[in-house]
Amino acid sequence: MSKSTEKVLITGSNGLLGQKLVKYFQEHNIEFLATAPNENKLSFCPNKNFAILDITNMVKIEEVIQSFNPTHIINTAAMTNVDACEEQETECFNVNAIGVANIIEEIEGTDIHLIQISTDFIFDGKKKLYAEEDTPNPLSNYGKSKWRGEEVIFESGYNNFTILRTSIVYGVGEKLNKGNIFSWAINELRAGKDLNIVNDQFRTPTFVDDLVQACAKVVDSNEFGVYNIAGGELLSMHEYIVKVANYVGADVKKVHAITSEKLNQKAQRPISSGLDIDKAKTELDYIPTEFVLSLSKIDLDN
Ligand SMILES: NC(=O)C1=CN([C@@H]2O[C@H](COP(=O)(O)OP(=O)(O)OC[C@H]3O[C@@H](n4cnc5c(N)ncnc54)[C@H](OP(=O)(O)O)[C@@H]3O)[C@@H](O)[C@H]2O)C=CC1
Ligand SMILES: Cc1cn([C@H]2C[C@H](O)[C@@H](COP(=O)(O)OP(=O)(O)O[C@H]3O[C@@H](C)C(=O)[C@@H](O)[C@H]3O)O2)c(=O)[nH]c1=O
Repeated sequence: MSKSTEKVLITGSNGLLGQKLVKYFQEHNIEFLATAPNENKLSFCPNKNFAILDITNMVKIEEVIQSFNPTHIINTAAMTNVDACEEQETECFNVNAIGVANIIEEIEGTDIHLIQISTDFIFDGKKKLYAEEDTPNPLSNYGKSKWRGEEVIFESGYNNFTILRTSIVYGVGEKLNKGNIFSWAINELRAGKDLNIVNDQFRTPTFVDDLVQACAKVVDSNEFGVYNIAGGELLSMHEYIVKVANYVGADVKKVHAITSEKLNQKAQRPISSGLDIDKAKTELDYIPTEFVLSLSKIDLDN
C-alpha cells in the first residue's frame, strides 16, 4: 500500500506510545487521527487531527471510525496501572478486553488493519524468554484482561490484525497521566534519593521509539499475526535501573537491590517475562536500539 492512501487512527493518543505514534505519523506526513477519552493534551497535535474516543463507548467508536474511515487502527488504549487493575477489575476488563471487542465489532466486514498492543504480562514468568507461540497464563487482572483482549481478536475470525507484544516501555512524554519506572527513577536519583529496586523480576525493556518503528513497519507492509517487540537484553529491574543510573551519572550505590516480597506490590508480577524477538527480527527487520544509544536519544530534561 502506498503511503498516500494510509489513514491511521491512534487510540490512547495522550499515553506514552500514543503520543510518540502521533509525532511519527505527523513527521512522516501520513494522515492520522489521534484519539483519547478526554481532551487532546499534546502541544504538537493539531485539534483538527484529534477526536474524543473512549473505546468502552460503542456509539463513539462507530461515529469516529465511520467518519474518519481509517485504513489502520493502532489500539494503544489501555488501563496500564497494573496495581489499580487488581482493585478495579471491572474497569480494567472494560478497557483492556471489551474495548478491543468493541473495535472488532465495528470493523468486522471491512479490511481495516487493526494493530493491537499487548504485553509480556500475559505470561506467568516461569520460562525466562517467551516466544509468540508460548502458552499464556496471566497472573494479574491486568495480564488477564490484556490476554482476553487478544482472545477476542482470535475468536472473532477477523484476519486483518497484528498483535505486538511488548515489555517495560521506556521513554519520556508530554503530560503523561501515568508515570513509568524509568522517568521516576531518573527524577528520584537526580534528587539524590535512594531507590529500592527488585532484583528478582526480569524483563526485556523496550525503547518506545523502537516500538513506534515496529508499528510503522506493520502499517507500511501490512504484516499480520503476533510479534514480540522488545529490547534485546533480558535484565533484572535492578540491573536495568543501575544502567540508567550510570548513564545519568548518579551514584549507583543509591540503587539498592530488594526482593519482590519486600516491595509487596498489589498485583503479582511474572518473575521472568522477557520476550524473544527473533520472529520480529526475521520478518519485520526489527532491530532494537542498543541500550546506551537509546538513552542518548531521549531528552532526559523533559
Ligand atoms: N508501558 C509499558 O511498559 C507497557 C505497555 N504495554 C501496552 O502498550 C500500550 C501503550 O502503553 P503506554 O502508552 O505505555 O500506556 P499509557 O498508560 O501511557 O497510555 C495508555 C492510554 O490509554 C488511555 N486510555 C485509558 N482508558 C481508555 C479508554 N477507555 N479509551 C481510550 N483510551 C483510554 C489512557 O488515557 P489517560 O491518558 O487519560 O489515562 C492513556 O493515555 C498499552 O496497550 C499497554 O497495555 C505493554 C507492555 C508494557
Ligand atoms: C515503583 C517500583 C517499581 N519497581 C519495579 C517493579 C517492576 O518490576 C518494575 C516496574 O514497575 P511498575 O509498577 O512501574 O510497572 P509494572 O506494572 O511492573 O510494569 C508493567 O507495565 C505494564 C503496563 C506492562 O504491560 C508490563 O509489560 C510492564 O511493563 O519496577 C521497583 O523495583 N521498585 C519500585 O519502587
